[in-house]
Amino acid sequence: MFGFHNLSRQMRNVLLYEYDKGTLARFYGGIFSLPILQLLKDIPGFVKIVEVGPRDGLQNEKHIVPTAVKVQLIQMLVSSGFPIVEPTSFVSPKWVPKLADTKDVMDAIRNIEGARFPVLTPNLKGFEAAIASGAKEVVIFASASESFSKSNINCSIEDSLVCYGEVAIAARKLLIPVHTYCVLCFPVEGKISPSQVAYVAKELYDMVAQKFLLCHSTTDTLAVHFHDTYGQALSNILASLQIGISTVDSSLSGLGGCPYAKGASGNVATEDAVYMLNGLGLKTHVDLKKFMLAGDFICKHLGRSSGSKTTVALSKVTAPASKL
Ligand SMILES: CC(C)(COP(=O)([O-])OP(=O)([O-])OC[C@H]1O[C@@H](n2cnc3c(N)ncnc32)[C@H](O)[C@@H]1OP(=O)([O-])[O-])[C@@H](O)C(=O)NCCC(=O)NCCSC(=O)C[C@@](C)(O)CC(=O)[O-]
Repeated sequence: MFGFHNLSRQMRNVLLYEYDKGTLARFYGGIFSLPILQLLKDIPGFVKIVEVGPRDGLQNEKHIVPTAVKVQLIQMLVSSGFPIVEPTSFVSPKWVPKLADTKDVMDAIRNIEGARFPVLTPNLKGFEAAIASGAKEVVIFASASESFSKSNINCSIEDSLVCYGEVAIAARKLLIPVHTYCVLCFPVEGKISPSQVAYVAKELYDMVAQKFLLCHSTTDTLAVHFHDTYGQALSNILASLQIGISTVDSSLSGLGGCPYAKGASGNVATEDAVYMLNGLGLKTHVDLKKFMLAGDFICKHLGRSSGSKTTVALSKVTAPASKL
């Protein structure tokens, strides 16, 4: 916990990832008895939600979703008010076949306005393909876990940092903003030391912030991305808000997981995150009622039920939209 807390102060533009070990929630468990005003006093008034469902969600669902459905989903998400949607990844189609239609998705969303569409690029090849497809910002994704790095991108942490360094340099030449994910832990490897996380996060920070000052304004926020494997994701989000983090990743209907982290469940359901944030009186600009139609739409296509408790609960009540 202290490692995470310190990181949030030092590394403002590194996205930290945790496979739901519940550390933050446990730490803050003792704080819930404090008066509610004290709990909320540092929480920012506006929370930016990054909807990762079309990428992180669909990469790990059972069925391959047709491109047209993905594009309609992305359009529905943008119309619901999300400022940032991760549409896809420029990774090997052999490794992630569910996203093999990357180029077609990018072509089809080119004219959708109102949101930013960062795409994942694991190497220079992916970066170049992303730029050729019209991507305006990219995401690199390193890991603090050696075994996750090998399973996910088939190389060691050190090699991945070299590879991402090349992407960062290429991006700087084109003034393309680079966001970074730093995966904190991996179920099969267990706890990763805070110093190891700090090392990888600092390397990434140096790569995209200090050597990349022109685009600094778009990467100056620490964000969190929680899976809900142990049911701790909302607690972790609340605890993150409490230390001033105001950007949260989530996936509609709790879709997805990571193809290379066996046992990791889907991301926290966006509907549940929005419901909690609304309840706290925080603004997100997301129209929950409209957005729930997107969840319904994609779940029908996937032939699965929603992983959002909010969706399940609200489907049983008939509260007016203004009360959601
Ligand atoms: C990184 C590689 C490509 C290395 O894969 P590799 O097999 O080591 O690469 P290689 O250089 O030996 O190339 C093998 C083949 O892939 C091709 N290739 C090489 N690079 C690319 C590329 N960019 N795009 C398309 N094709 C590519 C390359 O051209 C070649 O094609 P072939 O000659 O066999 O026909 C592979 O391991 C890979 O694609 N991994 C997928 C990683 C991934 O997408 N994981 C899921 C996302 S991470 C995640 O979900 C976690 C996160 C971020 O959400 C945080 C969280 O949830 O906690």
